[in-house]
Amino acid sequence: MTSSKGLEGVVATQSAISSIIDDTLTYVGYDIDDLAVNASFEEVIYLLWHQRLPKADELVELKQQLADNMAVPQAVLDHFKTYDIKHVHPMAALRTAVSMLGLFDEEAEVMEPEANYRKAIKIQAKISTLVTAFGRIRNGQEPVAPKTDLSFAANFLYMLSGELPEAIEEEAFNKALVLHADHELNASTFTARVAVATLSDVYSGVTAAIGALKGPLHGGANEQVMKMLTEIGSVDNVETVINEKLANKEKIMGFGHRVYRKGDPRAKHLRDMSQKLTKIRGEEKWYDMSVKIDEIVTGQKNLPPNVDFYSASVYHSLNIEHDLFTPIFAVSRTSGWLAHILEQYSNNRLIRPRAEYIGPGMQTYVPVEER
Ligand SMILES: CC(=O)SCCNC(=O)CCNC(=O)[C@H](O)C(C)(C)COP(=O)(O)OP(=O)(O)OC[C@H]1O[C@@H](n2cnc3c(N)ncnc32)[C@H](O)[C@@H]1OP(=O)(O)O
Ligand SMILES: O=C([O-])CC(=O)C(=O)O
Repeated sequence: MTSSKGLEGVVATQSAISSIIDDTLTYVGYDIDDLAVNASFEEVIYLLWHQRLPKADELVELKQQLADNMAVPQAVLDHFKTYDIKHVHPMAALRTAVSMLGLFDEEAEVMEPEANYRKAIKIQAKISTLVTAFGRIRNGQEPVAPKTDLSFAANFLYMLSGELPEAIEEEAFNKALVLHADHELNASTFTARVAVATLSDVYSGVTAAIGALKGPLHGGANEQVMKMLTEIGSVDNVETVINEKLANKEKIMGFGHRVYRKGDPRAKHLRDMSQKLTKIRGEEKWYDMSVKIDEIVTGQKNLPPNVDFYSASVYHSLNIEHDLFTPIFAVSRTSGWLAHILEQYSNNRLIRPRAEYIGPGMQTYVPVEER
C-alpha cells in the first residue's frame, strides 16, 4: 500500500457542484468569470443547492426564506459575552456558535432531505448574523437587526457597520461572496463531506468545515496576507522583506495552490476590486504593495496569487477588521459546504481511506515494571 502525501492527485468523490479543469473554475458548468460579473450571491446559493439557476420567483422565494431565518437565538448571542471575547479568534467563536445553533434547532437530528434543506437555509441565513454580531459585541456595540429588503451582501455590511453600504461596496462584497462560494474538494469541503458521510447531522458538517477553513494554509491565509502587508508597511520595503522571506524558505501567504498551475482565476477579479477600492479610499499603497509582492513571488517562484491574496486589501478597504476576513470566507463557503453536504447525503457512502503503516513491526507487550 502506498500513500499520496496530502492526498495530492487523489480523486476522492464524484460531484456535480463545481469543477476545476485546466485552471478554469465552474459552478455547475458556469464559468466563474461569468458569475463574478453577473450573478448575485443569492443566485449562486440557489445554483449550488439545486444545480441550476433560479427562475425569478424561485429567487424571490429563496431571498424571503433567508430573510425569515436571519435571527439567531438570544442564548447564542449571549454566549459571546461569557468569555474574554477580545482574546478569542472569531473563527473559534464562529465554530462554537454554529455548533450551538444546532442545540436550538428541533430538526437538528431529522435526516429527511426536506429537513436538511431547511437546515441549509437556516445556517446560511444565520451565519451572517453570527459573524456581524460577534464583530460588534466585542467592540462594545449592540448587534444590528437585519434589513430584510437588502441583498445578502448589503445586509452583511449593514449589520456589521450599522450603516447602509454604498453601491460600490455592495458590488465588491457580493463579488467576493460569489468568488468564494465553492471550490471542488478543498480541505474544508472534504472535511464537511467526511463528517456527514457518517450520517452525522448538518450542523456537525458545517462546524467541522469551519475548523478546517480556519487554518492559515486554507481560509486563514487572507488574514495572514493583511498581517504581512501591515508589517511591510510601504512599497519601498516590499523587495527586501519578500526576498528575505523567500531566502528563509518562508511561505508567502496568499500564493500557491494545490490544484491551479497557471493561476487562480478568482484572483484577477479581486485584484481589480482591490485597485478600485483602495483608490476610492485614498489608500493605494495596499494595492501597490500587493502588486509588487505578486510580481516578485510569481516572477521568482512561479507561484501565482490565490483567492486569499487580493481579497485581503479588498476587505481592508471595506473597513473590515482583519480577523473577520476568514469568517467572511466562511459566510460565503457555507453555501458550498451545504451543497456538498446535501449531495453527500443524496448518494452516501462512508468515507474511510486507508493509511500506509510506517511504525514498528510486531512487538510483545512488556509489563510497566519490566520496561
Ligand atoms: C482558499 C485557499 O485555501 S487557497 C490557499 C491558501 N493558503 C495560502 O495561501 C498559504 C500559502 N500557500 C501554501 O502554503 C501552499 O501553496 C498551499 C497550502 C496552498 C498548497 O500546498 P501544497 O500543494 O501542499 O504545496 P507545498 O506546500 O508542498 O509546496 C510545494 C513547493 O512550493 C513551495 N511553496 C508553496 N507555496 C508557497 C508559498 N506561498 N510561498 C513560498 N513557497 C511556497 C513550497 O515551499 C514547496 O517548495 P519545495 O518543493 O522546495 O519544498
Ligand atoms: O481548493 C483549495 O484547495 C483551496 C481553495 O482555493 C478554496 O477552497 O477556495
